Amino acid sequence: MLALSHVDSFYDRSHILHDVSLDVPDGQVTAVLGRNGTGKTTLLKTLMGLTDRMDGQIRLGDQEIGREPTFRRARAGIAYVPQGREIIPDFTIRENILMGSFARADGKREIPPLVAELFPYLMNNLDRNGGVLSGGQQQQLAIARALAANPRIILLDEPNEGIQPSIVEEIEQVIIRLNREIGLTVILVEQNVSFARNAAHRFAMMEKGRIVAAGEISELTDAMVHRHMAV
Ligand SMILES: Nc1ncnc2c1ncn2[C@@H]1O[C@H](COP(=O)(O)OP(=O)(O)OP(=O)(O)O)[C@@H](O)[C@H]1O
Repeated sequence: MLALSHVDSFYDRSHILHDVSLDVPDGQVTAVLGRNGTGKTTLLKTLMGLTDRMDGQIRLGDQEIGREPTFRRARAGIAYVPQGREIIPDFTIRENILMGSFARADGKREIPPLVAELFPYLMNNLDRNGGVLSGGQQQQLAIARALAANPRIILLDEPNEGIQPSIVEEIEQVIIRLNREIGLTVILVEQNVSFARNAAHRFAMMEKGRIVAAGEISELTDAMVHRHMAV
């Protein structure tokens, strides 16, 4: 279990997350929903220790990680696929994937067999530069880089944003397989409610830096979606 308890988070003097408490059960997909600018990305960054400051507790199993530096959280098994992918365009596909392996606790520097299985195109083009890939392929690369860390938990920030519709379904299938077949715990920031309903076991709805509703995905009503997500 990953659990946030009374978490506040800040960029410099901007107070973004307010009293966020959330339980993320092992082996489940938790969708984080809400309008633009409500703090969904900040929630993921806070889990990785990438905001300027936080108060409150973050527990991973029996370990308190809320004061740990980012690399220790990565070694503890949390991998992050940021919004916009953030791959390195001048690095090859191989180099981009292997960057993730530096977070492995066991020191292995390899491309895991799972990456080869999920992303044959990447494996057949390991020496090409990341920058020549399409948006959807770059998203696959960012997921592959996260998997190279051999994580227990993967944080995905709007993985389908800016991706051509033909690839969206492929990415969605990968996310579902990572959970259902590999057993990864997933936190998914998502604007597409129907995909969230398909993929997730649980949801957390955010508004103005707070969680305003959370529970089983079956409890996510259309009225809630309308109230907290309609623009
Ligand atoms: N580095 C930063 N410094 C100061 N404020 C920031 C920073 N990054 C984000 N914010 C502010 O924090 C608030 C929450 O932003 P965040 O990106 O977490 O929201 P979001 O729900 O993920 O939105 P989106 O869907 O647009 O990514 C916004 O008001 C934003 O302007």
